[in-house]
Amino acid sequence: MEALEPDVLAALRRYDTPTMANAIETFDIRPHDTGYAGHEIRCIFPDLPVMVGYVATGTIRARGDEPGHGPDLVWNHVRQIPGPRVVVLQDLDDPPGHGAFWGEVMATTFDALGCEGVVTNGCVRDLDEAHAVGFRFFAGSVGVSHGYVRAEEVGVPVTVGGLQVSPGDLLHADKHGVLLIPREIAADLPAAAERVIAREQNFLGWVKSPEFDPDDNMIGRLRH
Ligand SMILES: O=C([O-])CC(=O)C(=O)O
Ligand SMILES: [Mg+2]
Repeated sequence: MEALEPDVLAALRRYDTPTMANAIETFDIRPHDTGYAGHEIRCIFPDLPVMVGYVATGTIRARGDEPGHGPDLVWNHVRQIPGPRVVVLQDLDDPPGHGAFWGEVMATTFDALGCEGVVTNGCVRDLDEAHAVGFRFFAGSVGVSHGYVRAEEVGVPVTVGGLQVSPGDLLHADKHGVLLIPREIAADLPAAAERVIAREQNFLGWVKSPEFDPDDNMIGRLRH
């Protein structure tokens, strides 16, 4: 799939993720209760800037001393994806999060490979060091050990927090969570976001004004 113009990505970065979610709804191209990861995927560094990037995928496990691949399998895969990149790793352990693939070493290395962060249902560690790198962690848990962590597959569709993604998909994420951007409307989203913001601010301007009157068609004003 072809990468979008860099100025489209730059424009998407100017909005927070809930505004992007509202903007997507205005196109009515997917159910409004889909297209985002569940709240079990937490933003570990809420102060870091919005993350926007193309998805590289993989699966991992950390329980049991079983054969598997090193991180080089994932390093090689991410380099096939156009930048900026976001790694989405599904932890297949049951329950997931028993051992961390992500810590200081991986955050620093994947940052050097042009990745902005990771979205995983697994666990992460070395929080201070990863934060200093500016590498975003969206994870199911934080843990102390990497256990027997190993990569299983890369470049396959994965599901994290109930959200299924494939390599090359576009993600937008911030302190609120992780959102899948439909690529076919990506270039139209900044204008849609401006319309959403204008409508909300118009309503809020009235709510905060001396003209505010709860008997004056509140719901109609909110929707128009
Ligand atoms: O050791 C690991 O697999 C994860 C980790 O702590 C690091 O990347 O620094
Ligand atoms: Mg470490």
